[in-house]
Amino acid sequence: MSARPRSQPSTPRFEGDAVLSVRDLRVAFPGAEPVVDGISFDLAPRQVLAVAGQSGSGKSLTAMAIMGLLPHRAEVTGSITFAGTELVGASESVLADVRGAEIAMVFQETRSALNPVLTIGKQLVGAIRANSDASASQAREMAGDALREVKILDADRVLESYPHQLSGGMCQRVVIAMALACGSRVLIADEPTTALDVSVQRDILTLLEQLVRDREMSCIFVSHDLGVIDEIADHVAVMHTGQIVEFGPVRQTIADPLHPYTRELLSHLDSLVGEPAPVPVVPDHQASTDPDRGCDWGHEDCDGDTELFTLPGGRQVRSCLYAPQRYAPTPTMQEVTR
Ligand SMILES: Nc1ncnc2c1ncn2[C@@H]1O[C@H](COP(=O)(O)OP(=O)(O)OP(=O)(O)O)[C@@H](O)[C@H]1O
Repeated sequence: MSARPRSQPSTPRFEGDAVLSVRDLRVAFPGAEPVVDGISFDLAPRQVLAVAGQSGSGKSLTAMAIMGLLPHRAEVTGSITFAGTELVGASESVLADVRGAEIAMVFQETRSALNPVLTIGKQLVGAIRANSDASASQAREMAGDALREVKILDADRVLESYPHQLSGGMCQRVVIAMALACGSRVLIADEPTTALDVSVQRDILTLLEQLVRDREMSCIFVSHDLGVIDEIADHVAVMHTGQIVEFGPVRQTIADPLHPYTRELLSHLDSLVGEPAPVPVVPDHQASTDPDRGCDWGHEDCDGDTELFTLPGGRQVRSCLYAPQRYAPTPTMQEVTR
C-alpha cells in the first residue's frame, strides 16, 4: 500500500515575488484572547486571495491590520511586509504613504467611507493629488478616466454628485475608481458585495476580476460566502476563531474540503455553486461535525492544538489527520489521490 501524502511543516508560498507577506500575525484586545491568532499568508502579483469565515472569525481585523487601521488599544504582533516595508509598528506617516497609494480598501458600507459633505469629484481629486504630482486639472481628468474605467458612463454627473445621491453599487465603483486613480497595487475588498442586490453584486465581481487582470492588481477578498469566493478568487484561506484552518485553491477547496469547518461553511452555501459539497468519507476516522472541537478526527492523544500542515501540492489544513507520522493512519484511496 502506498504511503499517505506526507505533510510538511507550513511553508510560505510565492516567497520572493509576493506583493504582501503576513507572518504569524496576532491581534488581541487587552484582557482577552487573541482574535487573530498567528496567521500567515502571501499575496502574489495578480492573485485574488479570499479570506473566508463566519462572523467573528477575524477576517475584518486581519484586513484592518494590513491597512494599519486597528484601534490603538489593539495589540498587534507578527509581521506584515509590503514591498519590503514592515507595516506592523510602522509610523503613521509610513502607513499613510502605503494606504491609498499602494493598498486600498473597499468596505461593505462604502458610502460611510466617503465624506458626505464633499462631492465625489472633490474626494477623487483630493486622493489623486495626495498620491501624485498631478495638477488640479490633471487630477480632475484622471478622476473622470477612473470613473469611466469602472464603467460609470455619466462620469461628469457623478463627479458633481454627493455620496447620498448615488446607489450603493455606484459608491462601490467610486471607491474602486479611487484605488485605480491612485495606482494602488493591492485592493482589500471586505464583503464588498454583501449589501448589494444580486445583479449589482455580479457587476462588481466582474469589475474586480477585470481590474485584477487588466491593471495587474492583487486583491484580498474578504467574505463569509464561499459561493461568491468561488466566482472571483484563486485561493482561499478559511478562518475560524482567529486561525487559518484550511488554505488552498478555491476550486479544490470547495470540491473537496479537508477541514470540518470548511464543510460546515459549505453546507450553508446557496445556489451559486450548486449543491453543497458532499462530506468526504474517511472510513478509518470518526470525523467530528463540531467545528469548535480542537481535534476534528477524535484522536484521544491529540490536544487539539494542531498546526497548519502542508500537503503535497500545497494545500494546507489544520488537522492532526495530516500530521506527519504522529497520527499516521492507514490511508484511504481518497487521501492518497489528493
Ligand atoms: N474593537 C474591538 N474590541 C474588542 N473586540 C473586537 C473589536 N473588534 C472586533 N473584535 C472582536 O474580534 C473578533 C473578530 O472580529 P472581526 O470583525 O475580524 O470578525 P469578522 O470575521 O470580520 O466578522 P464579520 O464578518 O461579522 O465582520 C470578534 O469576536 C469581535 O467581537
